[in-house]
Amino acid sequence: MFLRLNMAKRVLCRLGQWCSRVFAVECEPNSDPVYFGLSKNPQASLSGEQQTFEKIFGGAKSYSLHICTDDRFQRAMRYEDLKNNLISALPRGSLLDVFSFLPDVKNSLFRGFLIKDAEAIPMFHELVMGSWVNVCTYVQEEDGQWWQHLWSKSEDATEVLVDKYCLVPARMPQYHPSTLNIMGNDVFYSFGDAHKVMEKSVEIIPETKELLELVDQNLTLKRDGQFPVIVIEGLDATGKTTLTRSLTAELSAALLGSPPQCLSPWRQRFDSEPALLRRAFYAMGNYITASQIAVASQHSPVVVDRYWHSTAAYAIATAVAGKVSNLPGPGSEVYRWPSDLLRPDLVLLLTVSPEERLRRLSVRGVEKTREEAELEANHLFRTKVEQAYKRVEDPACVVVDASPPPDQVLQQVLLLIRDKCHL
Ligand SMILES: Nc1ncnc2c1ncn2[C@@H]1O[C@H](COP(=O)(O)OP(=O)(O)OP(=O)(O)O)[C@@H](O)[C@H]1O
Ligand SMILES: Nc1ccn([C@@H]2O[C@H](COP(=O)(O)O)[C@@H](O)[C@H]2O)c(=O)n1
Repeated sequence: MFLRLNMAKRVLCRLGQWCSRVFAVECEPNSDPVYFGLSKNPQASLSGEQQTFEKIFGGAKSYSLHICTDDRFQRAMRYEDLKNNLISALPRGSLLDVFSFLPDVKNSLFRGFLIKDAEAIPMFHELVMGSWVNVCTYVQEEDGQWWQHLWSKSEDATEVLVDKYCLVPARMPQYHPSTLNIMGNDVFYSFGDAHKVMEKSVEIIPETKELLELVDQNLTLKRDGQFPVIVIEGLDATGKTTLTRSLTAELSAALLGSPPQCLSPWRQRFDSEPALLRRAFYAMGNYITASQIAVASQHSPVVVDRYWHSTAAYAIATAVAGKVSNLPGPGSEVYRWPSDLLRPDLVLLLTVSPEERLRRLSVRGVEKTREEAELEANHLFRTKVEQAYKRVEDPACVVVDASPPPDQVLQQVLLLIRDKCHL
């Protein structure tokens, strides 16, 4: 028995600070999560607090699974795997997002799931035996208090209860927990960091090797060109393609885009990978486009269809759970421009009403990426993307009302360009 617990305790030490962690259960996308902390001893609590726990953990058994590894690559891969397994095995509505974190401590977030009202969960034994997920069950004792039971692996490879903690209410932190890991997991602020993730991804996508060779052979990060560089941004179907084409003709400019054409063979593959890889792919795309801009802007003005604003805005909006107000506020470091990425002279954000965007989407009717399909269905997500666009800094974007007919939008944009870029 001593040996069994000893091993389990070692597991606990490796997790460190478990007891100082705060947990956030996302019950509804449009309301604040329920926060709770852990205590070794029962604490006097208000009946309302116990009722909240009852609402979340009551019914049949509840389980929580938390991916606990500091390795961002492992964390991303394991999380996606677990999510896909749980979604395919459990009834709809029984799975909630749970965040475990150290309040306001960057990179302390472990994402996980709460499985409500289930007698048993798929893979319980395998999950407990693994070293990368913390499996907890929730139990109400006779005095009415709710406890978290933490399970681990014993010497003889059976599940053992290693510790139990009383649930106590916790204060809402200043920053929503889903914002804590954005930098370096969802958004990359240097070529080197995105490159590191791409190098790791060769292990699971061998074709990435060719992509890296292409990048390593062709990249110039210095901008020598004197001609202006104008980026056109916006949600899908806001009119970027239409405008960039007419603008290019009007200014006798070069037309580029991010991700660049040369990444097309890999795009679909990366779109179906976990966020860490997908975002590193688009970040890499910006550096290749930057290299193309550096060359093209020596000869003519350059118009760019999507660039860094898109990469950052979609990544931040996807990473941040729940309400629009959960986004990091204006001025947050998550919106800063990577210091080694070529800066354009002007970034224009095309906006149209949701109704007009849907009308344009239906007229066009082409194949959608998963993220675009989500955008269409999800007003909350769309609002978060647009807000994140507007918060990216240095250069910030200039908002353009793109609802008038194409030639009027073009004239409006030409005026802006003449004013800001002296063309
Ligand atoms: N100013 C406009 N008024 C009315 N319709 C427009 C306007 N601009 C573009 N459209 C139409 O809206 C649809 C979407 O336009 P477009 O392809 O230019 O958008 P986009 O922003 O490039 O989309 P995506 O990012 O998904 O490629 C097209 O059918 C286009 O003809
Ligand atoms: N610079 C970019 C460009 C695009 N993305 C991602 O691609 C999707 C939209 O691109 P479309 O070509 O279909 O308009 C969207 O999901 C973005 O996440 C990006 O990240 N960075």
